[in-house]
Amino acid sequence: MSVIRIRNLRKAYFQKKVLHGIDLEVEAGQIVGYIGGNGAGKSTTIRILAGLDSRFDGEVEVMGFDVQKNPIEVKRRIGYIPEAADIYEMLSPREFYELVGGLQDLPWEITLKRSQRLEEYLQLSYGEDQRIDSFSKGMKQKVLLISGLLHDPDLIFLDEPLAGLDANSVIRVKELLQNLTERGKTIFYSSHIMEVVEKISDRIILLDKGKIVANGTFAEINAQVRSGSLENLFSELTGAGNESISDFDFTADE
Ligand SMILES: Nc1ncnc2c1ncn2[C@@H]1O[C@H](COP(=O)(O)OP(=O)(O)OP(=O)(O)O)[C@@H](O)[C@H]1O
Repeated sequence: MSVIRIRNLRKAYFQKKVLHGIDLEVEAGQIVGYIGGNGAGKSTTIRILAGLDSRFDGEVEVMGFDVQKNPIEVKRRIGYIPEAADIYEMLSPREFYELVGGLQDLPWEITLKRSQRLEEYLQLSYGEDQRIDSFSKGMKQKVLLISGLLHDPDLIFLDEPLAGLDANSVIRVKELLQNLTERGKTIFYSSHIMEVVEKISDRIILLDKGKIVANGTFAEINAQVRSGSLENLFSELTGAGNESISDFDFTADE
């Protein structure tokens, strides 16, 4: 079953065209890495899929619902973990989970149990009444991740989920994502670094300047790179083959 279906998606911010006709279908139970350089349009696509921006042309269906006509039905069924969200930092994590769980109509006991399990798994520990504003970037990222999973959504969108996490936490989050797909969930996440995603993604979609330029398994994409068709983009996304910057001098013309 397709959980995401996109037909000719075009998006502009005022005069600036950002997405130039995206076609995409994602089957349930996959981990999909949505990869592209800075400004390629990844966050824009994810915000549209999450029902947060209805100003676009084309057709976008998520879990069988048209996101423009039924954004609420979409939001009920998905989890959305943005790269950096305006989190209520005056609250403690527990208060924040209670707020988010309440918005999803979850009984408090369920919210508490799930958040405790996830905190333990992600090794997030803090003082009893500690507020989120005293947390590090990585700790806040974990709170966001946990709050986005509380209602056990079937489709989970993550925007740069590993940014700001230490090496051990990266491993934990990757394991968590794999564990979720083993339970039948679908994961769609963005990154601008290829190597972050290659090991866990069933499928990789490469986005370049608002267009999908490759879509397949890592092996399939690798073959295209070797044939030369994706070489430049690949080196940009992996950092491979970049010229040395040791000679760089920003005061050279003075
Ligand atoms: N609210 C906005 N108003 C105007 N332009 C925007 C807005 N949001 C994004 N853009 C522009 O749309 C383009 C795509 O941005 P987007 O954030 O989707 O890229 P991205 O692939 O997620 O990049 P990054 O990896 O840097 O997060 C960029 O040129 C950006 O400047």
